[in-house]
Amino acid sequence: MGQTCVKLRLWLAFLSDRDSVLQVVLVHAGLTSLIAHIRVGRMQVALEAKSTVQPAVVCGDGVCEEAELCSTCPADCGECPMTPTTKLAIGLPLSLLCLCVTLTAVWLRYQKQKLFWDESWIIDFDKIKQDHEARMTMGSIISAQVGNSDSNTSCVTALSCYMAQPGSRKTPFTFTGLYDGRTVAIKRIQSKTFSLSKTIRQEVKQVRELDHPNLCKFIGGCVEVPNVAIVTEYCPKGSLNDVLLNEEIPLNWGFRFSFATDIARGISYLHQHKICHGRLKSLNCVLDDRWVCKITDYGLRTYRRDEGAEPLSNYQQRLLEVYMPPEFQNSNMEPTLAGDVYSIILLEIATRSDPVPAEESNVDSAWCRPLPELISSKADNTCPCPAEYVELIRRCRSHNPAHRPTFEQIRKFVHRINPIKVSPVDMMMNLMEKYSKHLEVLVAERTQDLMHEKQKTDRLLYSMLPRQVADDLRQGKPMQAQSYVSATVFFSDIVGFTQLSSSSTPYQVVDFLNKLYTTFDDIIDNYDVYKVETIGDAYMVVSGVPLENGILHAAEIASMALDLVGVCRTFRIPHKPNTQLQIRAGIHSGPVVAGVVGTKMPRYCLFGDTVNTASRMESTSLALKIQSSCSTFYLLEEIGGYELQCRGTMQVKGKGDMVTYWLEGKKTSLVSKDTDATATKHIPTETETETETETETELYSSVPGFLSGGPD
Ligand SMILES: Nc1nc2c(ncn2[C@@H]2O[C@H](COP(=O)(O)OP(=O)(O)OP(=O)(O)O)[C@@H](O)[C@H]2O)c(=O)[nH]1
Ligand SMILES: [Mg+2]
Repeated sequence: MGQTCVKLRLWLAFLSDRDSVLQVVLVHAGLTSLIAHIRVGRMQVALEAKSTVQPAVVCGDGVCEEAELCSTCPADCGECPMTPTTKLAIGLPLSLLCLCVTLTAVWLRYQKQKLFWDESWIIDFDKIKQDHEARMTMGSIISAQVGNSDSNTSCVTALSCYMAQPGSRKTPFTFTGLYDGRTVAIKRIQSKTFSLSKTIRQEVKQVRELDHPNLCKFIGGCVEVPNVAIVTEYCPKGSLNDVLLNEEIPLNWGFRFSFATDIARGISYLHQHKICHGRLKSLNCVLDDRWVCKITDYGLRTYRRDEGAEPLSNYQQRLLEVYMPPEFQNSNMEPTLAGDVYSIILLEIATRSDPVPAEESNVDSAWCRPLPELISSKADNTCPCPAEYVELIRRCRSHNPAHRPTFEQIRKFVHRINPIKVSPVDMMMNLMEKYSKHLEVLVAERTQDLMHEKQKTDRLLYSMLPRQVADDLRQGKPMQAQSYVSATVFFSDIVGFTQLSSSSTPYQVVDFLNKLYTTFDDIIDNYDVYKVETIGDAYMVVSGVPLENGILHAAEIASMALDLVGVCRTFRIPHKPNTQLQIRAGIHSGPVVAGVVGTKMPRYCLFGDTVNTASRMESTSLALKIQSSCSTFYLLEEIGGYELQCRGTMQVKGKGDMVTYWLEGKKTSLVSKDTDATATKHIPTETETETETETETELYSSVPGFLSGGPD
């Protein structure tokens, strides 16, 4: 067993403590003799004890001792084998996870395959209906009419049998139709045979997987000859080419940068999906109703192979050449990422000019035109960063494809140089806000003008008709003749007017009458009267019509008549300053009927015997005298304050004998109205006011009595 005898000589120099414990560390394992050799003086004793020494248990020494277990010392004895439960607990979820991953992968693969074989995109051509509305909203039509008179404008309609004119300058517009409740663009493919090959399925699958705001969505396709077509999302604002060439559409640089960014985004997305457009041009960039630029006619190269297409027109051929990258000019290469030449669209955006140069210049010269000139030539507002913009075009147009930037770089560059980082919708909103504010100001100004004009016409109207009558007429209310129980009518006439007119020129007469009646008009403004009309030299005024005023009309007319006659004494005939103007006046009170007669030049007229009698009072009056009828006399007596003298009985034509009175003036005891022609509106004196308020109702009640029993 390999036992080892170890002698340990322990020298106990001093043993004083009985309970001392001596610890001995034995480094050898196995049977060991432990000899205690004790010497006290000359006495020596040796004690031997045999013991089996077990080695110390140390975890991590690389030996799995007996005392060690996999659970207590996995370092020496290794990991414990897993229990079945643990194995199950770990294994089950793991296997489930694996299963899921596998299933997902299988499902995805299945989906991909399903998408490949899926034919839900196939559209029955007959299910596409004609769309009349698109025709109205088509940007292309507008631009074509404005931009190119020789372009074909009769073509945008769904499924119409339109064919492009072979010699037309521009490409035909897209066909549109109504499918699934929305307007779609239909690209017809003139193919005599069509088979749904694997390549086409692959192409369709590829475009169906694309989804980007700057790509026109693929909706479906018609696969039955002769109606083979590709149906895509329709953008109503027309192509970028249409918009850029339409000078009626103002495009600030904010919009232009936004177009450039949209195109870069769309193509960049295509390139990420390993799709080269191959026919990138402004005609294949269309604008939706929010002015977002979208790329159309991408992918589906085999699908859109047009075997039966008409030969290209000269313009179309030149257009093709213009957009062709230099490395493609002399070879028939497959489209490449670098070949999606973008620069020409940037140029078009900057210059808003047709990409195809005029007939006389060749394509190459168009490509090589000095850029700064292009930028400043036709742009309706200047580019905010021309140098950077030109640099971008120059890099895009690099003849070496490797030197051209990627579309992602172009997008970032445009974004960086664009000082107006606002979306087209926001730009539109800002513009509209500006517009509406401008309109508001304009409307306010126009309203002000309108108000002024209205005031003018109102003034004119009110000077021709009583305000109430004019308002009623304006509102279209039928004008009914109205009767008034009591009113006073005044007539005046110029004595010797016929003779005066014969010795004056018509201009002098007009001038004289104008001056006289302007003076009269100023005076009557001070009274509650209404001027009915002037007939030649006659002047007719009424009070109590159209606004009734009890019996005060008699006083109003009397005071006014005194004023008018008074002013005549001082009035100077302009062309005969030494001739004394003399008027005859007559007044009469009684019932009248008032109304508007006629629809053309409507006039407010008074009817009734009162008018005739008043006229007779004037015609039988004397120069600078006011003859009053008996009825007015009674009213004036009732009102008081006027001096009247009986003239006597007069033979009045058609009326018989009438007692008449001269209205001499106002009683001096009463402070009455200011007789000054320039005086302002009549303000009743205290006495008058009192008289009015006290007696108005009483006096008014007496009117019917005088009307029936009057001397007239
Ligand atoms: N308004 C509007 N016009 C469109 C739309 N899609 C195409 N167009 C226009 O329709 C016209 C004819 O389009 P296409 O038949 O694709 O002809 P193209 O774009 O000149 O030529 P390729 O696409 O290269 O074959 C072009 O002027 C396009 O700008 C659309 O969604 N909306
Ligand atoms: Mg196109």
